[in-house]
Amino acid sequence: MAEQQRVIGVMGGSGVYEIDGLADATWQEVTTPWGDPSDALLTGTLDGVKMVFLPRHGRGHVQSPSTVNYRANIDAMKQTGVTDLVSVSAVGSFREEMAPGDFVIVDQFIDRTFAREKSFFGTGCVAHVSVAHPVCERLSGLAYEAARQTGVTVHKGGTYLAMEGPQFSSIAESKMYRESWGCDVIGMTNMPEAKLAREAEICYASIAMVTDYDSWHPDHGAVQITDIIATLKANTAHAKSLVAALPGLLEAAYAPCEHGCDRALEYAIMTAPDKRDAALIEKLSTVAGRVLKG
Ligand SMILES: CSC[C@H]1O[C@H](OP(=O)(O)O)[C@H](O)[C@@H]1O
Ligand SMILES: Nc1ncnc2[nH]cnc12
Repeated sequence: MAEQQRVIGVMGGSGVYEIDGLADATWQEVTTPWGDPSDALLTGTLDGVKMVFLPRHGRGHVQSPSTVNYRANIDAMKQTGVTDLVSVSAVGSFREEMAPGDFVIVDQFIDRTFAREKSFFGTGCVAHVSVAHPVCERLSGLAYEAARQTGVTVHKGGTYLAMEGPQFSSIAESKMYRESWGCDVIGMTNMPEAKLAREAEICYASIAMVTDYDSWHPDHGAVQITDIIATLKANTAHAKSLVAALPGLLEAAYAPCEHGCDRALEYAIMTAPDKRDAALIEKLSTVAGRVLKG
């Protein structure tokens, strides 16, 4: 039997609509039972490792944080064989020391989103996975190393507040997230993406690129989209070289995740086999086929 290979997925956020240097790069349309992904997926190889890139908002930034089809995006990544998914996202910062231009390797989330599909499972096939540790520690460590190699200032660990948007926070919200809730950064997309990656048994890491101080900072005024875009433009080269460093840090041959991300569904499904809904089981064939088959 052919040895399973590692496939690195990259979910490009605001300002990251392509990656460079892929050999045999091809934009590939992928269909899913959950609807259309945000765009075609760019597949190719880098340093002998298969890479799959998807711009989260689509090329030209078509999808808002609330209309991104997170389930289709993760299913499409899984279909193309992605084992390790790295998200690159723009965020506001709640910490003086996490300054615009810095990168943060996120390790916790508070999910305040409410207008999105958050699970592949539901009536007819109920499952409960753990997201106590919502990112893969191993992949996050490699993402940290890749960021360090680019020379950017990078912070290891941080709590990401996922808000619905699309409007930015009020000053009162911004202060509450920072002072009472202990959050470090804020964005609109990493949830439910990280939860769905866990359900799909894909290792997930989040690289947050700080673009602003949200609205709390007395010396910086309220966040403006023009400032965000300017910081993103200045950061795109760092983001791209970070992505390019990943294949050199990951072993090409697949090994089971030491934190169990790739076995998250092992005991998660509650619905008795004879009570399962056939249509839902069919939809789940890509993300949960490993545990539903046989
Ligand atoms: C462009 S500012 C707000 C926008 O940027 C972030 O997107 P992403 O996480 O995909 O980089 C943020 O979550 C908002 O969607
Ligand atoms: N301040 C902010 N709030 C939410 N999402 C963001 N993305 C970049 N900056 C942000």
